[in-house]
Amino acid sequence: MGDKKRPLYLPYAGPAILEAPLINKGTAFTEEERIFFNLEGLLPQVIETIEEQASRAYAQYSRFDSDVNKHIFLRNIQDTNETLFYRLVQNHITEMMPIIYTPTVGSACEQFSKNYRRNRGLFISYPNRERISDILNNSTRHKVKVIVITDGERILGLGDQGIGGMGIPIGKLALYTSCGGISPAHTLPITLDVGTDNQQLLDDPMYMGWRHPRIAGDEYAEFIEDFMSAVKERWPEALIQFEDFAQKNAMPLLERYKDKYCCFNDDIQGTAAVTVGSLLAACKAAGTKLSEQRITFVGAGSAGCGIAEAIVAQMESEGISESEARSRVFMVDRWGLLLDSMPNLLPFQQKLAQHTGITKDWNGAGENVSLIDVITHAKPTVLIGVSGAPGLFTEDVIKTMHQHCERPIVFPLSNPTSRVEATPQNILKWTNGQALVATGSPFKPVVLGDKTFEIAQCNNSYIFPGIGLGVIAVKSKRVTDAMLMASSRALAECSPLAQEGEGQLLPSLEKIHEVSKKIAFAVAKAAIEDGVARPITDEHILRSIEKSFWQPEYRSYKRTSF
Ligand SMILES: NC(=O)c1ccc[n+]([C@@H]2O[C@H](COP(=O)([O-])OP(=O)(O)OC[C@H]3O[C@@H](n4cnc5c(N)ncnc54)[C@H](O)[C@@H]3O)[C@@H](O)[C@H]2O)c1
Ligand SMILES: O=C(O)C[C@H](O)C(=O)O
Ligand SMILES: [Mg+2]
Repeated sequence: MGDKKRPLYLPYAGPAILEAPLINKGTAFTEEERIFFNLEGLLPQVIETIEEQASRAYAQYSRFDSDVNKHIFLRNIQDTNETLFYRLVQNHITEMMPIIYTPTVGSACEQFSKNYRRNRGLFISYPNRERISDILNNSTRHKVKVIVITDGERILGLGDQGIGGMGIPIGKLALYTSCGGISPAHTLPITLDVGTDNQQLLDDPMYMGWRHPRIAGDEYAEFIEDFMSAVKERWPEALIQFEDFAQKNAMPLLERYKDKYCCFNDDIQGTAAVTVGSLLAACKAAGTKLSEQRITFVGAGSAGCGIAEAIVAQMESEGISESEARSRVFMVDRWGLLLDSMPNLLPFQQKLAQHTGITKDWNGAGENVSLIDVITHAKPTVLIGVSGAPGLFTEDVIKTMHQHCERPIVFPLSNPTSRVEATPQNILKWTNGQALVATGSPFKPVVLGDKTFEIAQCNNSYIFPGIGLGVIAVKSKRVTDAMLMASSRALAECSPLAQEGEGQLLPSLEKIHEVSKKIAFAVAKAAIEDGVARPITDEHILRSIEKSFWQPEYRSYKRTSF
């Protein structure tokens, strides 16, 4: 919403102002504004500050006893007064992030139709495919700079949620604003409704999406293509974030569009960036290098393979060869360790498959090499879970890993909480407090004996707000690999553990604005170096970041002449 000192000129008056969430100030409208905008009598007499409003809202919030009800309450404030919503979240970021985002957003997606209240963002359904441009023109936002889209097919580890997936773009964009300072006026959540294969939803009379099996193949590809070109025409500079697409579509869409549009896939690239950043910080604290680690993944999907490729790139940048880097990465999926002799591997999995020969000396390992075989023989120092399948890091797996590695790094990254591969409590118990643990969903600190372990949340939410801010600051035309790598390194530099040798692996959420600005600066510089943004000085980048950084403060309004 631009320079907050300047008044905003509104071309309309009356109750419509109270219905516009980007404009509404509720009881904070001044006496003068109430007179000019015909609001007298529509509000109680009192004139409040945003802080007074926020403390009332917080008291109301605190009276809800379930997280989903808290989520619904906050979403309602967001839909009626966005400035107040963001002030409230800013005042209580650590407490409220798990409510507006992971893990509660998972339940919000599952119950989306049941709890639906008001419109937000855009639903673009396959039956309306001829009118995509018209639909974009119906958006209540006109200067869109960041779009998050999903088709709802792989919502966290919860599978196909149909249009219920809309909770995810809404939640991600709430973080773009509260963590990355992108004005809510510049954000747009979009759900592409291509049907659902979730029978429960199809059978549910409350379900609000297109009651049809998912379209696929050429029809799906053409629909996405039409959508992408319509967006390009409407908002040529907007950053598009692909979110929670199923494995079969995520990588192909990224490959198709990454060199043509300003876009990225958060599950592949954002997750890779936050994980590499966290590993770099962990290695720095331990006085080692990432290229010295042996890494095992459970889940060779979008996130797993995305992280693995980013690790390979980082290892190469540390001076080892690509083949040496790849030999250090072991991908385990449903059918065991990925081996180059396996038929039916997807192209992005083939690149990460190990040579079948390596297992010939692995006594006891059968044709399908299990996770425990890999742990026993490959002796990883890092174990990453991105399977969406709970409980895969068993006591046996963790204890066997610990036999070969004094300080194992264990990241069960699957979301939401119900999908975690092992709880931090168990991992720390099974390793006598020696493991370094980070999770995808937030966990409370673990107390073991007289020691308390804070659990870092290794979630792409540390990365994408800063990427968006950096892209916007220099009007980058693309999101390149170098920009993503820069974001990882910038995050690692913010790690208290890496910097001070103690404390948390990742900075606390209270510092998220500072972190996002540092990431944005690194991303913007990399964009310029890669030739996808016009060259400007470092000072200019910093100024542009500060200028773009929106704060939840009310502006004064003046009336344009009618
Ligand atoms: N922390 C984060 O920031 C973050 C980011 C992205 C994804 N994730 C989480 O990671 C999970 C996976 O996401 P994705 O996009 O990679 O999904 P995906 O569907 O592309 O990949 C999941 C993979 O796990 C495999 N898998 C399932 N059950 C398994 C089992 N029992 N043993 C071994 N492999 C198994 C599947 O076959 C698939 O290849 C989800 O739970 C998601 O919430 C977390
Ligand atoms: O949404 C999250 O919390 C992270 C990630 O994008 C996921 O899909 O799990
Ligand atoms: Mg996601």
